[in-house]
Amino acid sequence: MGVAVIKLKNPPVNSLSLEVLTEFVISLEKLENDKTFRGVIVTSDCPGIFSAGLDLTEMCGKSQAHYAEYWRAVQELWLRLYLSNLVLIAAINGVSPAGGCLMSLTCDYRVLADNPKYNMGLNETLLGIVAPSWFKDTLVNTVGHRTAERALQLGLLFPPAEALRVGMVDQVVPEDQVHSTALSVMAQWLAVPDHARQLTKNLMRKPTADRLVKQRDADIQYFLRFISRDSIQKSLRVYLDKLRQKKG
Ligand SMILES: CCCCC/C=C/C(=O)SCCNC(=O)CCNC(=O)[C@H](O)C(C)(C)COP(=O)(O)OP(=O)(O)OC[C@H]1O[C@@H](n2cnc3c(N)ncnc32)[C@H](O)[C@@H]1OP(=O)(O)O
Repeated sequence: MGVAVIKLKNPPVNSLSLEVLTEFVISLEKLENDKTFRGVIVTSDCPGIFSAGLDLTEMCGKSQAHYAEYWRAVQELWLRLYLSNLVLIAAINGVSPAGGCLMSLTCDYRVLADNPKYNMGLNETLLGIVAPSWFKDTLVNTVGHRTAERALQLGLLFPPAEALRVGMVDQVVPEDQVHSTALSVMAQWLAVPDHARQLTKNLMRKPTADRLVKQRDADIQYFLRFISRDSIQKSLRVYLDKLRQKKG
C-alpha cells in the first residue's frame, strides 16, 4: 500500500544531531516526491529509546554559526514533518523526551508501547531551557491549552497510561504489537482519498506552521541569543555532566 518505514538509528540514544536532522529531511523529501509512497511509519532502531531529543552537544560550547545552522535544521525538520502530505504514524517504541516527543507530535497518529519506562513529554524546563513557541503550539494542538500549560511549566514526562489519558498518544499497545498496530491504523488513514485528507490536514496545521515560516530568521536570532547566555550554557553543561556521571 505504499508505506515506508523510517527507523531512526543514531545510537546510543537517537539524539537529533545535525547529521540526523539533515538525513531525515532528505529521506522525507524523497518519499514526498515518490508518488508510490502515501504513508510513513516513524520508529526507532535503538532498543528502549525512541529519541532522546535534540542533541545537547550541538547546543553546547559551539560557535554562533553552528548554532544557527543547527537551529535552521531543527526548524526544517519540524516544518517538513508537520506539513507533510504523507500520512505519518509514530510507532513509539521507547522513551521520547523533548525533541523526541515533538517529532512524534508532528505525526498524524501516535501508537505507544505499553512499557512504564517509555515516558514522553516536553521536559525542557527541567534542563533550565524553554520550549520554543512552535514546540508549545504543537503540544497545545494535540492536548489542549490547560494540559499543555501544566506539562510545559513542570516539564512533565508522561508514562504511557497518562500520555493516553491526556491525548498525547492515540493508542497504547503491548510492545510487540506497536508495528502491526501502526500498519493497521495506516490502512484506515489511507482509505481516505489523499487530496481530501491532505487539504484537511493543511487546513488544520498551516496557520501554526505559518507562524514560524513568517519569522524563521527572527526565531533563529532568538535561539542564538538564548543559547549563548552563560547561564544557559552552564545549565546544559551541568545536565550533560549528570547524564554522563549516571554510569560512574
Ligand atoms: C531555546 C532552546 C530550546 C531547545 C529545545 C530543546 C529540545 C530538546 O530536545 S533538549 C534534549 C532533551 N533530552 C533529554 O532531556 C533526554 C536526556 N537523556 C536521557 O534522559 C537519557 O539519556 C535517556 C532516558 C534518553 C536514555 O537513558 P540511558 O539509556 O540510561 O542512556 P544514558 O543516559 O546513559 O545516555 C547515553 C549517552 O547518550 C548521551 N545523551 C543522552 N541524551 C542526550 C542528548 N539529548 N543529547 C546528547 N547526548 C545525549 C549521554 O550523555 C550518554 O553519553 P556518554 O556518557 O558520553 O555515553
